[in-house]
Amino acid sequence: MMFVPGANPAMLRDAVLYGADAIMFDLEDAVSLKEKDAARFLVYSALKTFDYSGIETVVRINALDAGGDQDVEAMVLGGINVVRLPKTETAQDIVDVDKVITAVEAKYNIPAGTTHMMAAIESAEGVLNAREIAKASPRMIGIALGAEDYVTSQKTRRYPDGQELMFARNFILHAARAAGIAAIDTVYSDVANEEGLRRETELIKQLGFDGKSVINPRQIPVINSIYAPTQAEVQNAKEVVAAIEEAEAKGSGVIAINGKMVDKPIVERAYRVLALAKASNMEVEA
Ligand SMILES: CC(C)(COP(=O)(O)OP(=O)(O)OC[C@H]1O[C@@H](n2cnc3c(N)ncnc32)[C@H](O)[C@@H]1OP(=O)(O)O)[C@@H](O)C(=O)NCCC(=O)NCCSC(=O)C[C@@](O)(CC(=O)O)C(=O)O
Ligand SMILES: [Mg+2]
Repeated sequence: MMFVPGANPAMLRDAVLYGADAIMFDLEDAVSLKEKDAARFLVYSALKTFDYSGIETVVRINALDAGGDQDVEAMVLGGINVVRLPKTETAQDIVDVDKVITAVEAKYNIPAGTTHMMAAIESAEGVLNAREIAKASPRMIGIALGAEDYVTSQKTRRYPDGQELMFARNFILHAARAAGIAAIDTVYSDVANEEGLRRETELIKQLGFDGKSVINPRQIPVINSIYAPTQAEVQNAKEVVAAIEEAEAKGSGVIAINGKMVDKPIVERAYRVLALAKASNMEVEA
C-alpha cells in the first residue's frame, strides 16, 4: 500500500506505474497546512482523470475537525475505494467518519456501503482500543499500525530489531483477526536501507500481517519478493491439496506426506500459499 503525497501532481500521475496493490493518497501528514485545499482538489481530479482500475485506491483523510469532512465528500464523490482515518483512538472515531460517508453516499446517490474504511492506530489509546475499532463499522476492511507517531507517543524511537513495536503489532494483528479484517504494517522510513526493509518485512510476514505500507516505489519489489511464496512452497502446497482431495474422496480427513501429518489447518495454509502465488503471478496449475 503506497503512500502518495496528495499535493504532488507528478507522483499522483505516475503512482500506477510501480506495481503497488493499493495507492494511498495522503491528505494528512505529507501535506502542509497551506496545501490542504489544493491537495484535496488534486486527488479528486486524479481520481476522475487517471485509470486506477486493478489498483485499490485509499485516501488518508485529516481528522474530521481539521477538514476531514470536506476530504470525505470530495473523495467519495471521486469514487475512492477506501477512506483511512489516521490516529484513530476509539471506536467512536470510526462511527463518526462512517456517518459522514453515509451522508455523502446518500447525497450523491452512491449505493450505501460502497465506500470502505480503514483505521490507522498510532497511539497507546488506539492500540488498547484496537479490538473495538476493528469492529466499529461494517465498512471496516483493515487496521494499520502508524509506527512513527506511535513510537513518538511512547517516548521512544524506532530500533533496527523492532522490539518497541512488538506489543502494538501483536495487539493490532489479534484485533484484526478477531474482526475478520486485514492487518497492514507500518512504513519503513529509511528508504535507502534495503536490508533493513527486508528484515522488517520478514518479521511482519512471520507474525501474520497481510501486507505493508511503503513510502517509495523502490520498496515495493522488496516486499513483494518476500510475500511471494517460493517455488518449493508452491510445490508442497500443490502436493498437500492433491493428497487431501484424494484422501477425502476415500473418506479420510488426515493423511501423511513424507512422514508429516496433514490435516485441516495445513490444508487451509496450502490454499493460502496457492492464492498468494496466483496474486504474485506465479504458475500454480498442476
Ligand atoms: C521518501 C521520499 C522523499 C524519497 O524521495 P526521493 O526523491 O529520494 O525518491 P526517489 O527514489 O529518487 O524517487 C524515484 C521516483 O519515484 C517517485 N516517487 C518517490 N516516492 C513516491 C511516492 N511515494 N509515490 C509516487 N511516486 C514516488 C519520484 O517522484 C521519482 O520519480 P521520477 O522523478 O519520475 O523518477 C519520497 O519517496 C516521498 O516523498 N515519499 C512519500 C512520503 C510520504 O508520503 N510520507 C507520509 C506517509 S508516512 C507517515 O505519515 C508516517 C506514518 O503516519 C505512517 C503510517 O501510518 O504507517 C506513521 O506514523 O508511521
Ligand atoms: Mg502517522
